[in-house]
Amino acid sequence: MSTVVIRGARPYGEDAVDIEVTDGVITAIGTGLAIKDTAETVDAEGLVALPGFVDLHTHLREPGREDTETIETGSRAAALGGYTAVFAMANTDPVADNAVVVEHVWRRGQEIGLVDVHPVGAVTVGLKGERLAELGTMARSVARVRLFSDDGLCVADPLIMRRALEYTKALDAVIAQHAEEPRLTVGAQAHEGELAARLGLAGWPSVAEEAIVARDCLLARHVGARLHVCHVSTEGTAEVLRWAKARGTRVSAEVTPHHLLLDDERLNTYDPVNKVNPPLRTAPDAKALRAALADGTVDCVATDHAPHASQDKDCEWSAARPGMLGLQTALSIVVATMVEPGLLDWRGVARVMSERPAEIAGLPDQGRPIAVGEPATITLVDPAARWTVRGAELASIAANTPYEGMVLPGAVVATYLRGRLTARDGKATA
Ligand SMILES: NC(=O)N[C@@H](CC(=O)O)C(=O)O
Ligand SMILES: [Zn+2]
Ligand SMILES: [Zn+2]
Repeated sequence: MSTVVIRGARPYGEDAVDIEVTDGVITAIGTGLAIKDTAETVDAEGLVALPGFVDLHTHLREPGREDTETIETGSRAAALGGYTAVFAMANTDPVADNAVVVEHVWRRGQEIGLVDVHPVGAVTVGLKGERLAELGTMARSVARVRLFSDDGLCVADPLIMRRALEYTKALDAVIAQHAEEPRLTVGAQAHEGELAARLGLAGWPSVAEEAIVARDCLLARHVGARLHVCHVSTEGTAEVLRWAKARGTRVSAEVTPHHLLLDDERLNTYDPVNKVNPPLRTAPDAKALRAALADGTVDCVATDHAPHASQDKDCEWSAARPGMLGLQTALSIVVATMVEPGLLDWRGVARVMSERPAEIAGLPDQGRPIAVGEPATITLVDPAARWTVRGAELASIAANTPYEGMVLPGAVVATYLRGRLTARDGKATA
């Protein structure tokens, strides 16, 4: 038996307690716990204890682009960001559209052991949007896939989407849709608006997202299936979600940290680090997304961590790939956009970073309360810390962070996965 006592932590930002952990499970919580001489103690005075974070949307580039991220480097970035489970998107090379690839990703994640890496299965073969992948085989594999997505691309054909919803309903799984009507975004480079027009960049209109979200909400309700909307980026999408939820549609949604904080003013720099899909929208969109996250219209935060090689980012805007790093900065951006302005308290942070994503993905041992008998899957946060983002110092191989040089509030001090320390003071433990 190994016992660790985390001393003086504040669960959900509330009163300080000692948390005793034995063999991966929380065995006692209280003030002035009697400490066995065999126990190791960890000083957590002033730190907020939250359930480990769950990211429904991560791009690890293995297999295929191990020059930008591997399951190992991405696991380190995740642990350092306070995450204890991540969902690795299927747009790898080869695509995760079969049991062999998803089992590889799952096994490799378990071997590294820093974070539970759950592979997302592709909806269609090769992400081509034409034929359904073998969803059932992936669901029954060792990886037990329950989240399917063609992310990077939209399942645009309504008949394919309907069939996919029917299958996932039977499998008790969920489709995560990258909502982008491709006919409305041909050649798109930036949010369709004043700035893109002035800069001569082809526009990606909000309606291309909103039209697919509305269609999919209607389809999901018709089928009685669940739908998850990836990276919600517009005020109009929040309105559609509010309407769909009010009429009982089984829909959930995520917002990225960058869509909460950044807006298309960033285009003025012409720096492709700001190129992302969906694009950075307007400041009023970002404000509406913060309100939608606060009131639960948008369920959770997901990073859409998207590492890219420098040659794919340090080039002209139109040639650059879309995507930005997110795992190690997510908590701080949520603190800056939601906690500091008073839109969420720490209970709310636990809800949007851990509890809701765990529920959406159906993970039974993540997003659990900090309580006796529960797994010791815990993230300790220093709410008073300030740190400067340096892409080169992040654990990812790629360095494409839009927050370079920014001083951000709040820092992850330690992460525990089932009682095992996976990150401490900026160092992952493997
Ligand atoms: N978000 C991005 O801009 N890029 C993602 C794909 C995606 O999430 O659509 C990627 O894989 O790089
Ligand atoms: Zn996407
Ligand atoms: Zn993505």
